[in-house]
Amino acid sequence: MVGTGRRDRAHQRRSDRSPAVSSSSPNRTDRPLLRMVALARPRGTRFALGVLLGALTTGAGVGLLGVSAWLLATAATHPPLTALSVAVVATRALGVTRGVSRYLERLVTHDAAFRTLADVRVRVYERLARSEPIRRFRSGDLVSRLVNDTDSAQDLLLRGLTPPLVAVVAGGAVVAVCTALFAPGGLLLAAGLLLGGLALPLFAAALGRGPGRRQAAARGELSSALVDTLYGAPDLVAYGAMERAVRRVERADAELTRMARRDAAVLGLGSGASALVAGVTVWAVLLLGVAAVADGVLGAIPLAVLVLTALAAFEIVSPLPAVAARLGAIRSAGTRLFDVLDTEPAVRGADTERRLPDGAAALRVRGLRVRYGPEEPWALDGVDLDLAPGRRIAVLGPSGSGKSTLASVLFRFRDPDEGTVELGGADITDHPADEVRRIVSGVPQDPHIFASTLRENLRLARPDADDADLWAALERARLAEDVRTTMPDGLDTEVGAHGARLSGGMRRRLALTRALLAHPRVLVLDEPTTHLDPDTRDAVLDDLLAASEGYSTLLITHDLARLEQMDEIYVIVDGRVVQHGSHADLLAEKGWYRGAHGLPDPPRGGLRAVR
Ligand SMILES: Nc1ncnc2c1ncn2[C@@H]1O[C@H](COP(=O)(O)OP(=O)(O)OP(=O)(O)O)[C@@H](O)[C@H]1O
Repeated sequence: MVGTGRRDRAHQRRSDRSPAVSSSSPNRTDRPLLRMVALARPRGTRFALGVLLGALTTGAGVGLLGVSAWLLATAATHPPLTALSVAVVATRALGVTRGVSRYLERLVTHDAAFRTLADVRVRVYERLARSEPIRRFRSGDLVSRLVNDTDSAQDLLLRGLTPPLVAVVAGGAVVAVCTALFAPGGLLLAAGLLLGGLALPLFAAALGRGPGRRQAAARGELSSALVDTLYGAPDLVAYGAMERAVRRVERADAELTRMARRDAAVLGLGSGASALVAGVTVWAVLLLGVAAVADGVLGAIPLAVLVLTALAAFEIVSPLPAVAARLGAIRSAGTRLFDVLDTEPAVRGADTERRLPDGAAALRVRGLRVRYGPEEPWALDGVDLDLAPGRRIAVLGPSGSGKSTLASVLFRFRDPDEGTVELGGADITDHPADEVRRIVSGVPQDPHIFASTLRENLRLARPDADDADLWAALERARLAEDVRTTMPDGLDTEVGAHGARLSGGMRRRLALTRALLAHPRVLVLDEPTTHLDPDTRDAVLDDLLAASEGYSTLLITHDLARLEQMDEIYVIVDGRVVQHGSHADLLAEKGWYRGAHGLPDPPRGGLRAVR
């Protein structure tokens, strides 16, 4: 037994390595938009360049209209051609500049946004891979978070970040030029731009906030309902519940459509109001300018330049109300995204490449305590367990006793909250999860069979395995004969979604073949015979045990079959080891094991005394 001091030190070491991000960091989740923008920080230079190029594009567009206005108005007075040559060249230059800079701006900002998006997707995926608590999300909803909500970051970075900054830079410059031409006109334009570029977007954002907030969740609901209905179709049909499930999908779809309609209405209102503000402002500038021309304060040519420049200036702010109307939806998508990213990983990051010691690996578990949340009861409460190289042990217990939790820890899907798990004397939490899984592998409770060929399903465990390796492993798992007799395409046989074309026993043997191909040193068989009929169960179990000959094997089971073949048995009840010994020892003593075999308590003095 390891002393408390050592356990505490191990726990302390792990706490030191705990990730900084936690689900309970309210100030971070409160500001999803800012946090989404912060995701783009590594590409900050590219985005800044994008803003400059965007400002250059809009500036060139506005300049083009202004210079064209000057050119047309001046040409009407029939000046010598040389007086127009600079303006003609400027028009061409501005036209070319606008096209080239628009192209470069799109290239730079899209490149930066897509790279950022790729980073975010990898981070979300890594968090999913490392987080067992992620199971609190439903699978369809998770897909929606990974795809749609991550895409919202792109929306924000491309449409919500660059255009407002461009509007500030280019809008400011245009107002300065117009004010220099005719101050009252310039100020009027500034007021119009503020109305169209600030007040209207704020109004659109307020209108879009409510529906937007619910949109991402509604998309997640639709996705979950669809996935549930598709995966559960056979059961839904069998229980006559398909119609209800389809109605749930229809309801989710109708809700999303209603929100999309409302979204479109807000967008339409925004762009209509934007066009109205632009029209009224340009008319007002024109009327003010005409009066000024009549008063002799302003020339006719500057008036033409002023009015067309004002008209062009609204192109800068016209996309902003639509972006603002989307902010609510983007914010809620961001909240959902950070919900995933902030989930405390069940496995701490492996900051080393350290390999576990080579050679036979003894498994040593001391004082292992695990729970699924600070308020949850302990799923494992001080488990001690030893598996010497080449031995076979069984962990036996009733449903809910913590057996699968133990398997999760051994596969490094979860880390211990307290206590240590050592492989060959090395604490597994000091090593990357992949490295641990190189040593510990096996048959999980519900092995996933991919909708692919038998060969591809097997090579998942060892991509470089050739057909001879695959057949050898199939022989060892006693699946080769079945493949030869029932699968005419042999290793090229398509096994169907979730291995639908295989029997339950074949699926377990396939999972075992996969595990054997990985050449683990510790083989964990987690309830390998659940859902099998008794005959198949016994046959599969015999084959599994025969195939595991020579491996350090840990059989996790609630079943009493074949336990006499195990070297030792640990009985776990409510997360604690209540009995430990060989089959014969445990049958001889009073306790859970005898009861499970339907035997009465042994006579006073114990069976051993009698034997
Ligand atoms: N993801 C989870 N979140 C919260 N509690 C969990 C989770 N998984 C398991 N538990 C709880 O932990 C305890 C141990 O569960 P575990 O699945 O390890 O038991 P088990 O012995 O493998 O049961 P079974 O044989 O039914 O699979 C149970 O009380 C269970 O409710």
